[in-house]
Amino acid sequence: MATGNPYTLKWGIMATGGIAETFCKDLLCDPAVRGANDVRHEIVAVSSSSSSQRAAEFLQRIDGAFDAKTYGSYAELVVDPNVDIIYVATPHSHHFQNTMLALEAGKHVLCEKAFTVTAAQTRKLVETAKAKNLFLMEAVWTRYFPLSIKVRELITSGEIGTVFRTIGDLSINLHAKEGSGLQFSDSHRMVNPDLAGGATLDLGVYPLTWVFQTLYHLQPEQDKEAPTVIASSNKYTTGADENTAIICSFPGHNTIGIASTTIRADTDPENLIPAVRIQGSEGEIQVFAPAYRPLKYKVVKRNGEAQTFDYPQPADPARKNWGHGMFWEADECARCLRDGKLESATLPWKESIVIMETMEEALKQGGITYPELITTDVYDPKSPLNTGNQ
Ligand SMILES: NC(=O)C1=CN([C@@H]2O[C@H](COP(=O)(O)OP(=O)(O)OC[C@H]3O[C@@H](n4cnc5c(N)ncnc54)[C@H](OP(=O)(O)O)[C@@H]3O)[C@@H](O)[C@H]2O)C=CC1
Ligand SMILES: O=C1OC[C@@H](O)[C@H](O)[C@H]1O
Repeated sequence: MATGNPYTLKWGIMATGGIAETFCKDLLCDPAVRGANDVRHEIVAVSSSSSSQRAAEFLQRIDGAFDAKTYGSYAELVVDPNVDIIYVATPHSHHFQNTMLALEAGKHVLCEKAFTVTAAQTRKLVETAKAKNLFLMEAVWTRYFPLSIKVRELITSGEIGTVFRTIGDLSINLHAKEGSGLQFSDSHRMVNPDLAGGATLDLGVYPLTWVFQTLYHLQPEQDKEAPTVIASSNKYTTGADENTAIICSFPGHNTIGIASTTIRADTDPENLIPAVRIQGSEGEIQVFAPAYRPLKYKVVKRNGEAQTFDYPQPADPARKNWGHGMFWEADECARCLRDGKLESATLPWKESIVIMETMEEALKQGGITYPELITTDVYDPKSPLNTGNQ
């Protein structure tokens, strides 16, 4: 435990949608409730691409500080001198241009998943952060859960012997109550190609996170091996993928990862089936749904002995018992910045690039394409994705 004053990270929030609200409520929880005494967070500014009024309403909704700034454009947010780090919470389509906007203004960035639409875009973000000496992290919050950390430790310590395979699924039944469609309109970010919608970029990144954090992340640095990828998708009427399966093979390590996702059925309708299975010569670790917010795992040994472990979500009584689990990734950002690190060792830039390459390859094999405006890796501060016109 650290002594002295906690390091304070001052956040600027870009976009006022669903996940921005969840993340900000987590930022405002007392870190001591989750046992973090070395870092703390302040939300000093919020921006909406539509209006400053929307940003002000958001600030009220999250019960944020009355003196936080509210802006009606992303461009104003990124030049606020009081902001240390920008949280980018726009749709996938916007991540590249919005993150570049922030980096070019000299701000550190935590950007929501999926990091970008193409691997070239991720590479460009990383090059820019490196050149400008700025911190950059993809907001794959799952990796920072105590349960994820524990599972990685169990694998490393040989709890289930030699690991050969990881199978992960994140599927949510969004099938319409009537008809053959889905529960939302074609313009919704989940299925709208203009917003880089689709199961892979929205949900598939989580089973892939389990494949990567168990089969790739733990590979020794000198033997790091990107996977070969075989994938298949079914398309929704909009052209976005609704059902995708990805096989990642690491031949040099004799392991295979299988990641699947669909928005037509649930991973676990009965709350019985593990969402993730990490399988080794001496047993397996089962992680229960949802794959993005892991709170329970089971170790099943080869001889059939089994033990379940619960990791209940810390909740802050002073904030209406709020606690979602996104604060752990925020704490990681604070610690990296405090310690002068530009990237997180738990999700290094190189790994984000390989994951994006994997998703890009899967989408290619599935025949999924996205428009030029959102796939270009040429930064344009005046892109409609930065000005709120798209
Ligand atoms: N980590 C997690 O658990 C989750 C992560 N996500 C990720 O967060 C991101 C945002 O998702 P979510 O919050 O659910 O999405 P929402 O649609 O709820 O919010 C997106 C926000 O982005 C801004 N925006 C800017 N341009 C557009 C546009 N053309 N269309 C729609 N919104 C636009 C808007 O804010 P404004 O008007 O203020 O500019 C909008 O409110 C995605 O990358 C998603 O994958 C989503 C859910 C869970
Ligand atoms: O990141 C996410 O996790 C939860 C899902 O419901 C959501 O669609 C997705 O964006």
